[in-house]
Amino acid sequence: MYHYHCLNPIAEVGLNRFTENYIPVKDAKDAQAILVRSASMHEMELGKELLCIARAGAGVNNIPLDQCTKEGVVVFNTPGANANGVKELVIAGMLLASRDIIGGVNWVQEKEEDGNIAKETEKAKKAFAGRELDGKKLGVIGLGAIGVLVANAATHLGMDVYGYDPYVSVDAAWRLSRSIHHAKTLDELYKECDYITVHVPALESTIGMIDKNAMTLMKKNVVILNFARDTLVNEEDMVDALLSGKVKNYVSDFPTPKIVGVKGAIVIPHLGASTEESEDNCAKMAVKETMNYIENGNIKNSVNYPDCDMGFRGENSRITLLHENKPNMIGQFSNILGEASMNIADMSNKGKKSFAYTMIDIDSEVPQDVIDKLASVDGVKKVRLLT
Ligand SMILES: NC(=O)C1=CN([C@@H]2O[C@H](COP(=O)(O)OP(=O)(O)OC[C@H]3O[C@@H](n4cnc5c(N)ncnc54)[C@H](O)[C@@H]3O)[C@@H](O)[C@H]2O)C=CC1
Ligand SMILES: O=C(O)C(=O)COP(=O)(O)O
Repeated sequence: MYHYHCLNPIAEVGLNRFTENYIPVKDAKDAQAILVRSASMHEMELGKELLCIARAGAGVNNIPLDQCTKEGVVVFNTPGANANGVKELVIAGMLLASRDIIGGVNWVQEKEEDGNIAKETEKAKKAFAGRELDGKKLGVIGLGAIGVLVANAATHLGMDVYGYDPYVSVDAAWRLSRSIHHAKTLDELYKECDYITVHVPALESTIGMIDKNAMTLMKKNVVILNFARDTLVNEEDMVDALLSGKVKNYVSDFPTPKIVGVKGAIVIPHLGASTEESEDNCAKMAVKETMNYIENGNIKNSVNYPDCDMGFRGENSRITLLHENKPNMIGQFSNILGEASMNIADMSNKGKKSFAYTMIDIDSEVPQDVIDKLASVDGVKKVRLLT
């Protein structure tokens, strides 16, 4: 039996894919697998049994990644599973910033009791007039799962799109419409665009990237959209830019005390991925990754350990080792197995930065003392025997 715990509500359609071998537990400390959306895990103590955390979503800044890696806990996310949900809300965000839909609807609501509403509308509507997206320039920073969808969709709205991503994957580059201009620098994108949308993860290198210096380079009346993370934008600088009129609107999916209520800020309560479809997709993928890791040891879509897949375990005993990526680890593992007269039927080893993962199929039973010896090798973080 395996124990899992959900730190946030996870869509039923995903949880229903757990077989009867998986039982939900009340306390995260008793779980081998944790499923989470945006709940912060930074202050949490990780349980001794914990094997993996599946983030049903993209951003993993709520998870203590370094600690997980050191403790041999594999962290998964669900790449692309909520990208369409976010794309659609970004398009809505651009429209909300271009047409005063919110102001207009609020005005109508206030006139609920007004018998003259039809007549008054025709006089009042000029206060809510806007501009069109067609022909405007959109800059997309970060061309991953979401950025590519936003960029491509915007071309269909008649926008002239500039994309910036120095680390773009080959896969994403293939999906990108050929009509999108390749911005080689952020400065170029900042200077050209009427709308700028950010779709990068919150990393040391990206936190605070939209600051006074960046906004100084932008056009007056620019619209900035942030459906990635609040920390990417220096909010004090943003408040100044909104109040001075440099930035026309800041559309953000992240309410914070500094930005809520500031003139020109259109703030949404983190709804990017809150659609039935995205929630279902994320939950299904998170559960699949969890079961595949727990039962077969396969790693797919991990953010802290390398992907490594040896298929279904079948009849063999499978040993999996999470370890530091340094010389002679495999040599030591095979010596221990050789000394115990164990025959390696199949094996795979993959590295990711300072850490690595080794899977070894053995065509006989593996005694506990062999596992203990493997676990005592310097640099090994976690050993599992799957039988
Ligand atoms: N509002 C919401 O509900 C949601 C927000 N997000 C946020 O959006 C972010 C992006 O999501 P996805 O597109 O799914 O992730 P992704 O991993 O597919 O794409 C991220 C892209 O950013 C690029 N990148 C990294 N550093 C960069 C830099 N300094 N400059 C330019 N590009 C850079 C990467 O090369 C990659 O192509 C997530 O990390 C998350 O924080 C994601 C899903 C839902
Ligand atoms: O996937 C992400 O990065 C998101 O921001 C979505 O968060 P959520 O799952 O809606 O709490």
